[in-house]
Amino acid sequence: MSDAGPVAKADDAEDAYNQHKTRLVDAIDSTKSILSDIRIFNKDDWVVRYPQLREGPEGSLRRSLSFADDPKTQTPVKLSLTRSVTVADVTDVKDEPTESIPPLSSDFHVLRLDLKLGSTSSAASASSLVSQLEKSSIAHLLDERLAASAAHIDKLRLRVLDTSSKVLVTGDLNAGKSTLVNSLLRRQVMPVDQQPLTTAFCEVHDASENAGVEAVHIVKEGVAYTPADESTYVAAAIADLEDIVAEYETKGSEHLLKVYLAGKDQDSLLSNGTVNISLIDAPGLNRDSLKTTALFARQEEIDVVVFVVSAENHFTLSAKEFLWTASNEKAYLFIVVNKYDMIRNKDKCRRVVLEQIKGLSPRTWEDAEDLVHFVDSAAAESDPSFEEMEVALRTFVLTKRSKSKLQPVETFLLNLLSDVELLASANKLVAEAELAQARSELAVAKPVLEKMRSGRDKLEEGLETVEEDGVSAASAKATQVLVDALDQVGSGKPSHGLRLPSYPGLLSIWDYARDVRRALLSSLDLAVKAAEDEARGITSTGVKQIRDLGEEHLPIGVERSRRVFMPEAMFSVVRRGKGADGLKSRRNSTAVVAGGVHGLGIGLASRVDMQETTVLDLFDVNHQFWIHFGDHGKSTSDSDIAPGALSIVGVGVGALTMVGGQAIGVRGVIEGIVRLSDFFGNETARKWALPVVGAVTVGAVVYVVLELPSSIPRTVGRRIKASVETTEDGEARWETAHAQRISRETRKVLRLASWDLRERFRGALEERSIEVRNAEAGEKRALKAQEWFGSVAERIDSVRTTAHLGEVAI
Ligand SMILES: Nc1nc2c(ncn2[C@@H]2O[C@H](COP(=O)(O)OP(=O)(O)OP(=O)(O)O)[C@@H](O)[C@H]2O)c(=O)[nH]1
Repeated sequence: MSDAGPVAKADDAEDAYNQHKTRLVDAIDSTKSILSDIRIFNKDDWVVRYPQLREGPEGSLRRSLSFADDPKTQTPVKLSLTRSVTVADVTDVKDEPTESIPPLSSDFHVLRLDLKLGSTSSAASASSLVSQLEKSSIAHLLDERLAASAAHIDKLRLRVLDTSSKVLVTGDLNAGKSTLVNSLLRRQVMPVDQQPLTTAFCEVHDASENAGVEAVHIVKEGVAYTPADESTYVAAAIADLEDIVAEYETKGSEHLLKVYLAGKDQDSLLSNGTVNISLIDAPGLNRDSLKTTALFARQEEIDVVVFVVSAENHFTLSAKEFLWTASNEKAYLFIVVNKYDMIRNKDKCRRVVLEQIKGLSPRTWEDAEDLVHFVDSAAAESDPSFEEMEVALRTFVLTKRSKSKLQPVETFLLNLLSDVELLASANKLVAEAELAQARSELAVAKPVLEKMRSGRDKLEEGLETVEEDGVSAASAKATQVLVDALDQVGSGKPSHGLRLPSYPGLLSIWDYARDVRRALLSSLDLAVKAAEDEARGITSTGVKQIRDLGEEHLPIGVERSRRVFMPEAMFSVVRRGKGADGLKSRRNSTAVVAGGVHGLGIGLASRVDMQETTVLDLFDVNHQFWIHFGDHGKSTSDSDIAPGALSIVGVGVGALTMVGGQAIGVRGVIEGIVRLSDFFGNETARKWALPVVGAVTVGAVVYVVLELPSSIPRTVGRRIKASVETTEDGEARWETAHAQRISRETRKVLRLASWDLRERFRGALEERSIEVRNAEAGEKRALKAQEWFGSVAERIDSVRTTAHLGEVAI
């Protein structure tokens, strides 16, 4: 083996170690940032679900995926080797080699949640408890686990960056351990040539760990040692080390001495920044020290045990026992066969020693070239084997550290990353499902909402039209019906199928006039009823039109109005009953009275003021008066009567005509009177005319009396018409007032129906808007989560590739 060989090997090992370390630190940092991002995402954007995997068909990577908060819903998934899950395709069956299937029991390594809360007497009760956990509480547990993992990662980072390494040097009594340590340190520190009873462990550190001060600290028993705390040790000078060690030789009990040396790393391969090796010079092995040293060697922080054996003595019984135990526990033995210079038959010695090692520690023997060295520690500077040994020791320490320190970190990271990948890919599946759900909801809800929005104005317009049309139709119809009826009554004929009473003769003329009045008034009341009925019909049509508008504009699934329009309830006076159920009693106590609202619930026929029969009902003085001084333009028929039609005899005819209510021209009457006065002004005429006038008067009276049965209805009718047309207190005309009332009532009903529809429409619109808004928010959230978890998978992948995790084995 050449000089350059082991040195180059050590350099390679150091490079590899450093690279491995750097990659791990980078991977640790990236992993930590992924963890902290997941925690933030879990808190702010998405309740991270905790997946659980169950076995799929045998020999397949297929698994069934469920979530801790919903264990019943199972989705078949495919598990990749890095344990990311994807939805399983029905077609891919048994597509993977069986041996590459990740162990199912470890669906999570690091992030596994102990969800068996409460009483866990049986597996069934435990799983039922799990299913009761809320999504958010599981997410909370997961967050705690992520936080714990992040904290653990911090510790690992420190461990990876930690350069300090401990090498325990032990061996037989007087084998030259102290000489070896001194040679490695390039300084005579450890006392050599002591009585072979040294019982102190001397741990050599760099003075920088003791604020740059060279010193010996005698660590007090049973206390946790810290160089900064003087109460945990007794300090002494390096020069006194020999005396101190000698003192413990006599006392015969084990002690730990910390030795701080300045400039330790200047020339030494042992301390160069990558690893700073602290050598521990242990007491020589004998029956007493064997146990203590074996115990010491087992400590976690001991990276390598260097076993020193004297070439002259080979292995003692204690040495064999130690080596046997140590090699069974950890394969980290480095054997230095010392005092090789004293041996004459070197080959034989080498053969014998190696043979012994083979029996004691086969693994060390297999790697003997690197792990077993024959040296002369007393003349280290001139012995090339010593340098080789030194380099080999350093390489071994690095390899050991890589295995003992870096590899576990790498394994942890790999496990953690695969856990996170499982978590991310499962949550991505959830996000995809939610996205699809939100989109299918939107596909239904959005068009409905848009249709409602665009139809809103049309609906409004439709409702207004129905209301206005209905009201004006009702008003026009009412006016028409009432005016017709009034005209008929005005001409003395009752309308709406009513008949005049039969004439009882002159003696009961008064009663006759009263009955006629009643009949005519009642017929007007019936006309009002008829107008109301017309309005009911018109309103019913309007209500139906509104319902049709509702059918057209309200989306499916929205409850239609449950109001039932009762036409008979229109124009009714509402009196509240006494019952507790207001609605019911109201309906029961509704009384329908024609013209109710207008006449305080009393029709014309029942109004006392209207019923009064006066002498004027018999002889219509008012009417005559009205004829003379009334509205000249009132009747177009006035002018139709030619004055010529009234002859001389027309005097009486004129009077009769007045009573008879036939169309009489105003001019004709005036002309008749003028002629009559002319006539009486003539002397000759006066002589013969008076008897004639007397006869005519008698005739006229007889005529009037005979005409009474037909003239009374006309008179009464005219009077009624006149009285309802003009009212004393300046109220609106009868037919106008009724038409107004009827249209008001129509409007009330139609308005209520449209209000109801509008409210329903508004409510439905709002509901759909919220639905769409929620679905859109869900879509956005799911889309973000889907992308985000996808990016996590990419990040994990890049951490793995960049750090060559799982690929490098030193
Ligand atoms: N010739 C020769 N002598 C050595 C060698 N190594 C050590 N010695 C001598 O062996 C004697 C014992 O050396 P130490 O270093 O004290 O041995 P030790 O193992 O520390 O002794 P204990 O701690 O008391 O068990 C000393 O006189 C050394 O000079 C070597 O490689 N060659």
